[in-house]
Amino acid sequence: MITYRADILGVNIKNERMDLFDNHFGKSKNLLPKDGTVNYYGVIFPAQEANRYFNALLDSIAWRNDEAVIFGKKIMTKRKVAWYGDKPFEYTYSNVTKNALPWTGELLQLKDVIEKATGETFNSCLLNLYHSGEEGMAWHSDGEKDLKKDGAIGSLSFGAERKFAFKHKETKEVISLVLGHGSLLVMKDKTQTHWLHRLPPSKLIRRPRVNLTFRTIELRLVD
Ligand SMILES: O=C(O)CCC(=O)C(=O)O
Ligand SMILES: [Fe+2]
Repeated sequence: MITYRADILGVNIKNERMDLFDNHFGKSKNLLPKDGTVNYYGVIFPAQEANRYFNALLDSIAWRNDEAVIFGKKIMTKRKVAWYGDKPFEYTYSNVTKNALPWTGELLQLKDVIEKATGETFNSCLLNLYHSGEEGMAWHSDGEKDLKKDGAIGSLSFGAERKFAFKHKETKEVISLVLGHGSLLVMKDKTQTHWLHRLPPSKLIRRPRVNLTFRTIELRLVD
């Protein structure tokens, strides 16, 4: 069991209750200059609620080290992952096929919040647990063939604040931002076709972070 707690995260407790369903959740204008759409909604949960979700996710998600096959060699990542969905979808990435687990209560609540915030729908969620800033994710795009083409991906972050960056595949232009505790970022339209994204490692960050990317998988059921 993982025993990190939000109260050791040093996150500031804000008292104001954000009015989540007014004001479009404070959706930003498009952060990308062209070839895709990325909206940062900022922190959408009051800190105490974000802390509660962070702790609940650490405890209740079936975290596992990720397997990947790189140059035919099986490796295990330090980062932990989990995969949930409406149905036991099969999902392949890094050459390894996984099956989605049934939604937990917290995941369904979070899915509902971001569906209302964005006006999109999602049927699955990939979760990542980075134990510290030493763990990150290299440049990639989420263009797996099982994903709905140009579908929205809703990314919720809890725990340590981390930098996140986009790089245009041709011009190499880089756009970066910081993803806050309890924040929502949405990538959609042609973003995955034209831009890479990454979570850079940082030796300065000692605290864990949980990221949830809500996605739409085109149906492929396991028998
Ligand atoms: O941790 C993040 O913010 C991003 C994770 C990501 O890009 C992915 O799971 O595809
Ligand atoms: Fe990604």
